[in-house]
Amino acid sequence: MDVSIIGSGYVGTTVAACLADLGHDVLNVEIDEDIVATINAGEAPIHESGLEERIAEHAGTNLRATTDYDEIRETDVTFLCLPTPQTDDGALDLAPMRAGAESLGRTLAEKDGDHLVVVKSTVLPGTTEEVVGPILEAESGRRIGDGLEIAMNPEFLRMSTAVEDFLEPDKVVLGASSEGAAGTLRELYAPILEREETDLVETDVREAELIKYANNAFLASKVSLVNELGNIAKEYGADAYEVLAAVGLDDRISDRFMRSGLGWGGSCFPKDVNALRAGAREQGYDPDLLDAVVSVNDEQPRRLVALLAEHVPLEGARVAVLGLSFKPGTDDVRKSRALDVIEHLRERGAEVVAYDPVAIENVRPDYPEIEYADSADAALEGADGAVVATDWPEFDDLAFDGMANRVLVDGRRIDVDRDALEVYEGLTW
Ligand SMILES: NC(=O)c1ccc[n+]([C@@H]2O[C@H](COP(=O)([O-])OP(=O)(O)OC[C@H]3O[C@@H](n4cnc5c(N)ncnc54)[C@H](O)[C@@H]3O)[C@@H](O)[C@H]2O)c1
Ligand SMILES: O=c1ccn([C@@H]2O[C@H](COP(=O)(O)OP(=O)(O)O[C@H]3O[C@H](CO)[C@@H](O)[C@H](O)[C@H]3O)[C@@H](O)[C@H]2O)c(=O)[nH]1
Repeated sequence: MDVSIIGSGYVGTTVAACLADLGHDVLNVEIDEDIVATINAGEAPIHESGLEERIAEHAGTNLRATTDYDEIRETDVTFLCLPTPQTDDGALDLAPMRAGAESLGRTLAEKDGDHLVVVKSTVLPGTTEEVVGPILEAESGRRIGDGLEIAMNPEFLRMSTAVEDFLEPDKVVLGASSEGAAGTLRELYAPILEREETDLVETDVREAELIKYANNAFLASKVSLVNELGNIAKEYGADAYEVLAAVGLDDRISDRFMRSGLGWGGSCFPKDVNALRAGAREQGYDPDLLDAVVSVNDEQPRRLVALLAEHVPLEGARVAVLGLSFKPGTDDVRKSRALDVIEHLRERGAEVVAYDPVAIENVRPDYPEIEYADSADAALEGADGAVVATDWPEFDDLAFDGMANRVLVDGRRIDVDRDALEVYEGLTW
């Protein structure tokens, strides 16, 4: 099938490379010329395991990038993989989606054949049919249902395992406006749907939109719940990891997303939970539970710093922050809990020396005044205390000999040699 993909960030690039791998002819349409040049040179614009080799294999044959929307007319299906950021007050910002839909609509005005437009971005219920659809109709002069079809197909990939998640998903959710649109998507995804492990969910468009938010809200809530239980466990002097490991044996609960500690960050959970809260309020419903999910998450970095302060007077202290990315395996620092830890440490007068194996350059521009070390050992050298903010595997081998005080507060339950420390405190154990 001839497929075009608008937006070539984490999702658009991964989807493009994977669809090319499934044998489709794929065109990436992207406004950033550097990204276009990178893909056409056979390289990956983002770091994801398995992506570089797929782009290298398909670029120049069945994968190509362009800044020119007109080339979309040569394709049958277009995926919108545009950003859906949050506004300053946490609501969903649809400006990039509107702009992309307008450009696409103008392009489709000059296409005669059938075309299917698929929203893959995370959008609130109603956006596909009440915002994107009308823009497409207005700009193209065409009618949905008359050769122009629209569908919503949310994406569940995680950063750092994006390729594997796309090609081997638990589920594919298709919300289509017509049986024809659903059929085209089933055909496009055929090799993935043939896997026994992939469940196919076919729904109306607004259910598909909400499934994505419900999925992320559920996972974020699960982590906040394990964090609250962990905080309670700590008060009782109990080990939350032992407790939650036992709880996770109940298959109604499952043992996944049970790691308590510093909380959730990243480019998705914070903005999606906030968009759902803002959307719910707009609909007249107060999402009290989701409000609490966010406030538990906001408190964890403060709790970590308070715990350190019980052992190290923070005013003027040199504190090593180990890990900056929002989770291991990525250099993404968007809404990373590590940044909140840095803020709280600095508010309390500490001098921060930070280390991360890959994410330092993404933090430095916003935090030019803190010190950066080029290894964990260097960060710990002379430190009065240290905190673990990201569970990078290399931190399991930390050595503490160089520290002025061997005090470590661990926000992620890494596997360190606790006997080598004077003080080891876990955030929830
Ligand atoms: N990152 C994830 O792990 C993930 C997973 C699932 C779903 N999502 C959702 O997918 C969507 C895209 O997320 P992302 O992380 O890929 O975003 P991103 O910011 O990494 O990429 C978006 C890309 O779109 C390009 N772009 C912006 N306006 C454009 C336009 N008018 N025409 C062409 N290109 C344009 C940008 O230059 C950028 O490269 C969001 O709704 C997000 O919530 C993200
Ligand atoms: O037991 C756990 C599991 C996760 N986290 C934290 O939760 C955050 C999110 O982790 P993860 O879900 O692995 O990262 P993302 O790449 O942001 O993926 C989420 O967000 C994507 C964008 O919407 C979705 O597609 C994915 O399904 C969804 O898992 C990170 O800060 C983790 O440190 C914990 O604290 N404890």
